[in-house]
Order: sequence, then C-alpha cells, then structure tokens
Amino acid sequence: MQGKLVLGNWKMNGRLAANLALLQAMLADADINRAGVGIAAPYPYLAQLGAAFAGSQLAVAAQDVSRYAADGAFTGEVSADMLADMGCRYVLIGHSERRQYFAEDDACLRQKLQAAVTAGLVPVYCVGETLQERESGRFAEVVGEQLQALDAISGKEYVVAYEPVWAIGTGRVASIEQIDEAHRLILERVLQCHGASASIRVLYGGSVKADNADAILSLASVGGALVGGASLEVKGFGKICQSAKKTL
Ligand SMILES: O=C[C@H](O)COP(=O)(O)O
Repeated sequence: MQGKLVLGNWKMNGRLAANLALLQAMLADADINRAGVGIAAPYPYLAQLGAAFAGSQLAVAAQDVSRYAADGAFTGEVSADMLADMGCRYVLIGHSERRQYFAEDDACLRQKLQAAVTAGLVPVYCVGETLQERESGRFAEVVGEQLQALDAISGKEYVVAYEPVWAIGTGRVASIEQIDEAHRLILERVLQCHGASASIRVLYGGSVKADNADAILSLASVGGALVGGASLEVKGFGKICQSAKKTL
C-alpha cells in the first residue's frame, strides 16, 4: 500500500528570506524530510523550493496552472510544461479559493486537469461543499458534480483533496464521521470512473493541525492531508507529517 501524502499549501504567503529559514528547518526535521511530503508554493518561489529540495525526496508543488497547454500569447499565465520544467511533481487544481475568487468553472478545470496530466504532473484536484450546501443536504450531489471533471483525464495517478469550504482556515474541522463518509463516497466515485488500476489518494484538507492529525490520518479512507496555515511553521507541520508516517 502506498504511504500517506502530506502537502503543505503556503497559499499567497512567503518571502525569500523567510522561506529559506522555513525550508532549512523543514529539511532538518526527519518527519518532514522524506518521501510523501511536499510544499505548494507561489510561482515566484518554485525555483527556490527546487534548489532547497534538490537531493531530498521532498516534492515541489504548484498552486495552480494555466488552462492553456501550448506556449503563446497568454500574458500572465504559467503552463503545465513550465511547471514540469521547474521540477514540480504536483499541481493543485480547483482549490475552493480559485473557484470562489477566480470563477474557475468545470470547463476550465477540465482543461487544467488535461494540461497537467499531459505535462506529466500529478494533479491534486480539490473538491468540497460550502456550509450552505452541507446544511441543505446537498453535500453528496455537489461533490459528485465536481468529481465529474475527472472524466477529462484517463486516470493513472492523481490525487483528490476533499476540503469542505466551511473548514478551510476557520479552525472548524469536519468530524471524523463526516470525513470518513466523504472520503468513502469520493473513493467509490473515482473507482467507478477510473477503475481499481489507477493510483489514487484522497487527501483531507481544512484546519488540519498537530492536535487533530492523528485522528484524521489514521482513517483508512484518508490518503493524506492538504495543509494550509499549519504548513507555514515547522513544529506543527512536522507533527502532522509524523502522524502520516505512523500509518506507513
Ligand atoms: O489548501 C489547504 C486548505 O485550503 C486548508 O487550509 P487550512 O489548513 O489553513 O484550513
């Protein structure tokens, strides 16, 4: 069985000097500095991560990718080929902040998934319902609809991140039962779509911290964690990575 994957998502945070200190501390931490851990940094810092992680097994990830695959007149865009060229292994696609603030819709996300896979990147496709959708009993319907974009890729290796929007950056974590239910549903849908031969993990994201990581990561349906705020400091992130390592 493949180990659990922990990806830190720095979101729009970081500066060269502060990153360097954080990356050095991560490299010095044996729970973090190993295969199955990665950081998704803003575009300008991907080269810094690549240099810092050279010779280690830590993975570099991007937080987004252009829907346009071919080079050309797309000012401001960064293609999947460019990310691969920078040494990225993973790319987040469809994070709820992208869906909410940048109006990324199903058609756009399908193109991004295709572009990522074609360039040899492993997409981390994010899904999750809003509080209103959960409270109105539409969670399974909403997540099911979001998962349909995965039809755009012939699945060999990809990651799905279940992130209930109401748990992101709020300190409010989904219950263990809610997480398990959602992950089982996603695994079932993904299996229907791409079959058992595909190598797929489902990560949980949304206020994962040192003190809840053990309970979340010990669930068999949880293939790892997508960690936002707690990936900006080494102590808490190290503890989360330690929780993931225990399940190996
Ligand atoms: O990508 C990460 C998620 O949005 C979770 O963020 P958070 O851990 O700060 O709640």
